Amino acid sequence: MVAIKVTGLNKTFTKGKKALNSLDLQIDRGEMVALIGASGSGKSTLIRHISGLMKSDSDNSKIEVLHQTIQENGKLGRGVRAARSDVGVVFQQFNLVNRLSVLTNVLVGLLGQIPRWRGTLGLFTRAEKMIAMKALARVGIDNLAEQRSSTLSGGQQQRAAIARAITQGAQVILADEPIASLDPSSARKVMDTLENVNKEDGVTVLVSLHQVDYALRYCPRTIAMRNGEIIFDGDSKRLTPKLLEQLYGDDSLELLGSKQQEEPVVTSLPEQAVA
Ligand SMILES: Nc1ncnc2c1ncn2[C@@H]1O[C@H](COP(=O)(O)OP(=O)(O)OP(=O)(O)O)[C@@H](O)[C@H]1O
Repeated sequence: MVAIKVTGLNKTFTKGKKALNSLDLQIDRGEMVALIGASGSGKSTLIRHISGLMKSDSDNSKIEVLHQTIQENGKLGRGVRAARSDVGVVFQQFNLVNRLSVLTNVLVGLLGQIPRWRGTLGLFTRAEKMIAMKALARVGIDNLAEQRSSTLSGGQQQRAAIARAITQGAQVILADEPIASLDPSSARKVMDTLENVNKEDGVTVLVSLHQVDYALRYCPRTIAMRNGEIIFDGDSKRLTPKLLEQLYGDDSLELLGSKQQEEPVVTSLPEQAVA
């Protein structure tokens, strides 16, 4: 079954320059797919369109998620609200309401499923709180449930956002550079969590990444973008440094960046540098 289908997607912010150019893609249910590309290649713009947060140019295009139309020819589909309830979105930052507890932030995932007045008043039942606590345990931060969200580290905030998507019952998770500002250890925990939700629950995951080594490690399939176009779509293992250089030229160094960061920069001072 198809989870995400994008046909003929165009987006123009500045006249004469397309941020997305005739983009077609299809992702099946249960896949975990990386979206890579140098800065400005169009990853975030694509994810915003799939989640219905941004409208395309008004030409012949269509985006469907789980067979529900998110948008068509630049207009949001009628079922976009219903469709959004199946989609959890994790951003690079600002996923949580800082002044609320972690638990309340995760309970926000249930807002589409409970009467609006209860949501507005923040009145959640014991059973609902249990669901949220289970999700927090799943991502390994149930001990932080009562803390204000502002006190969480970057990686913990990302995991809370994933817990919110689990609580929501999302069938598709769109994660827009969820590890871009994290250290390697926190980044791995976030990616482990996404992998777990994908493998255990069959949730379809599309995750945009700057670093190709995370794509290789976690995602069987990678879609690579450049200048708003898809220039590679296939087995992540095929993305060798050589192929990346062919695809991106000097920009390939940006995509190999985290590998370089994880390697020790200086192991010992050269002898002549010691006074
Ligand atoms: N709101 C906007 N207004 C004008 N131009 C925009 C807007 N959002 C994105 N763009 C442009 O669209 C292009 C694609 O940007 P996008 O943020 O999608 O790239 P990206 O691959 O996600 O980059 P990064 O990795 O730096 O986040 C860029 O040229 C960017 O400047």
